[in-house]
Amino acid sequence: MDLEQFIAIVPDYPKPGISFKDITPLMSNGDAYKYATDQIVAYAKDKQIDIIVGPEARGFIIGCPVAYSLGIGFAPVRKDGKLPRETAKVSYGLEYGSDVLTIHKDAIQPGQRVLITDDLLATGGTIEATIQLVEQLGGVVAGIAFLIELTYLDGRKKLDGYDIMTLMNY
Ligand SMILES: O=P(O)(O)OC[C@H]1O[C@H](OP(=O)(O)OP(=O)(O)O)[C@H](O)[C@@H]1O
Ligand SMILES: Nc1ncnc2[nH]cnc12
Repeated sequence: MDLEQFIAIVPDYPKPGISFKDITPLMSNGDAYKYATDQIVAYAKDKQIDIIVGPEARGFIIGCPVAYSLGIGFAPVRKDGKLPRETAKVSYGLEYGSDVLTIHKDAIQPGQRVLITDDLLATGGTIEATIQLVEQLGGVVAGIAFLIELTYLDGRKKLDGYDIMTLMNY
């Protein structure tokens, strides 16, 4: 399936110069959302994944149906102040800002194999921070899956040595 037809490209959002890739048309088409989910499930199948981890908010949209399909759990990474119990924290930079990401300290057991999911790889700051959180808790990052990679931002440089899959490249 050609998934790119379900990505709306919005120039100069949320700031001048940013070409925003809107995944909501893909999510609202049942066949496209299922196809994208199934591609990530197939990638994960032979990796003995114990748990999926995804950053707020679009990482949840990608990761939760994959976790359901694999019959495993999902642990949310959230912006600071959103998780109610003890958290690990990392600060990170974005294509259009900076923030702090957190995860509950008991979300991952040492040695668990983790698949990280998100909608889009831009500068790589979000996923670099998510990797740091998983590894702080003793998790093993066995794979990272994105719908979209913005190759012109070279985010992969920050993720050297990790196993990465992407469904669309811009
Ligand atoms: O590779 P990076 O430069 O880190 O950028 C990619 C991240 O930016 C977006 O999330 P955003 O922080 O805008 O949050 P949202 O999903 O809640 O909209 C996107 O969903 C990725 O998580
Ligand atoms: N260009 C972009 N489009 C959509 N989400 C993003 N997150 C960071 N950069 C983005």
